[in-house]
Amino acid sequence: MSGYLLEVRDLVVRYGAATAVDGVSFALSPGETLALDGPSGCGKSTTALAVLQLRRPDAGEVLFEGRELTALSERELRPLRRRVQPVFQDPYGSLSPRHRIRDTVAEPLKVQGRWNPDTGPAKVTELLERVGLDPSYAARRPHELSGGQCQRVGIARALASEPRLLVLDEPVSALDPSVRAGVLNLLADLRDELGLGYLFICHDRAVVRHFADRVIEMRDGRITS
Ligand SMILES: Nc1ncnc2c1ncn2[C@@H]1O[C@H](COP(=O)(O)OP(=O)(O)OP(=O)(O)O)[C@@H](O)[C@H]1O
Repeated sequence: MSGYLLEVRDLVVRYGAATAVDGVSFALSPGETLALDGPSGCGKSTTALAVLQLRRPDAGEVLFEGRELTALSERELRPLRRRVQPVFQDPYGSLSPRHRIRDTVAEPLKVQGRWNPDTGPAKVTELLERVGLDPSYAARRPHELSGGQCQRVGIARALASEPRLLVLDEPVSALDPSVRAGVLNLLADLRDELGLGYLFICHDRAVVRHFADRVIEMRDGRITS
């Protein structure tokens, strides 16, 4: 065992004839934040989708805790998907507008067969508190929350799956600058408390420098440094 949480080896992802990711390799340890930086269209989000196995790569390997994911069937992937959770850019768009916050946070527990009617509500309360939200928010719907609060709900939902790795694709880019620092501090605290690994996509150099342990620069689907 290498001890890496995530290893990506010679990853290639194509959209038709266009190669979006062209031989990308990197590794990430537990508790580490690795940033992917580079101009728009260089392949950052596609790399993230391939790590999440939401886009199956055309070539290369994605190893999570030493297990190669690309060869696994959907059925074999299911228990591992839980451990690799995404947080996307659009805080409102990633929450179902009709669902109350409690249902959104409880959803992973229910889908994964881990919902216990006796202890579930307290678990939801604990998750909301963990991301800095008052438990009374459980009864609200997304339109009653600010962008920063919605992003905290998205993080609580990710934590409900007890992940080891978060794939954070521009998690604060859509937020008001005044609330970005709060969400980044929350993410840093969670990483340090839970020993999570972060694959962090962000085009804000100041944020990347402050938040990431290491930065990989991409251009035209390749790593440049
Ligand atoms: N679903 C898709 N179908 C076809 N081409 C795509 C698709 N998604 C992305 N691409 C192309 O793949 C390349 C890499 O895109 P990707 O979104 O991964 O880059 P990015 O670095 O994340 O960009 P951004 O910072 O703008 O999100 C681009 O040329 C893009 O146009």
